[in-house]
Amino acid sequence: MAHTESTDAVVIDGLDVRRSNKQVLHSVSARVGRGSITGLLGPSGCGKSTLMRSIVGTQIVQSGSVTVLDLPAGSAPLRSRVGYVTQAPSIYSDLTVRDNVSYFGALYKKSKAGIAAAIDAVGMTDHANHRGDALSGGQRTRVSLACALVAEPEVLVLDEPTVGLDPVLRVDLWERFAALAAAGTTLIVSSHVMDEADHCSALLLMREGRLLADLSPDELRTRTGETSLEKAFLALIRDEESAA
Ligand SMILES: Nc1ncnc2c1ncn2[C@@H]1O[C@H](COP(=O)(O)OP(=O)(O)OP(=O)(O)O)[C@@H](O)[C@H]1O
Repeated sequence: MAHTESTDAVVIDGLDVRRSNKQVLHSVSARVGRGSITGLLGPSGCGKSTLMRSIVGTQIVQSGSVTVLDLPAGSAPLRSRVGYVTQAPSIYSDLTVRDNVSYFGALYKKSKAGIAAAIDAVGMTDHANHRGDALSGGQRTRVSLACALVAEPEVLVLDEPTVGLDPVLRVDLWERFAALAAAGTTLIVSSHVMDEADHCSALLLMREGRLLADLSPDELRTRTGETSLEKAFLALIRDEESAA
């Protein structure tokens, strides 16, 4: 029988996670479509990073399953196919932008052109010869992203990539995410700022370790009758509380 790829890049089924004896994720189930930009949204501490860690395979899970590109999350063949950028930009301060990206490019046998393309994709070509310690916080974030992009991952998991960026840079980064998705990359992007939700084709809304809803921004507006996504999210929480 011919093997057919599923249309979902990520399938999460009944995921329970405990951290230091605290139940952090409660039976989370969700699907992320290939080539989508899925926003993982919810208040600070609701479990977004823990869910992302479960998707990239760095989180010990208590029960349930996470499948990425039809393989168990964290399995060896996924290493070059899944990129992960954590909240804290992790680049070498004593290396230039180009050397930082080249270091990761070498792991995946990427050419000079591939390295230049990753630097260009985050708008850092003019700074390619600058050392890490001469960059602003936002620039370091973008170089971290270039280090993940250089592997040309099929799934890119980004933990609050726009935190601390000015509005112009935020818009610029979202445009770059849209271009990546248009080229077929699946992006999972966390944020606790609801006004970023409109850049996403799908939303996973979380609260206190539970998935409240899995819908598009327009579906969220229709379901709650609110035009502002911030208000819509609050209305959803109120509905949940009154139903409980
Ligand atoms: N290393 C850890 N040990 C124990 N508990 C942790 C650890 N890291 C996080 N937690 C707890 O797990 C819960 C979820 O944290 P997580 O970092 O996943 O949330 P988040 O939604 O990503 O938050 P933020 O938006 O602030 O980054 C929180 O209650 C937090 O206190």
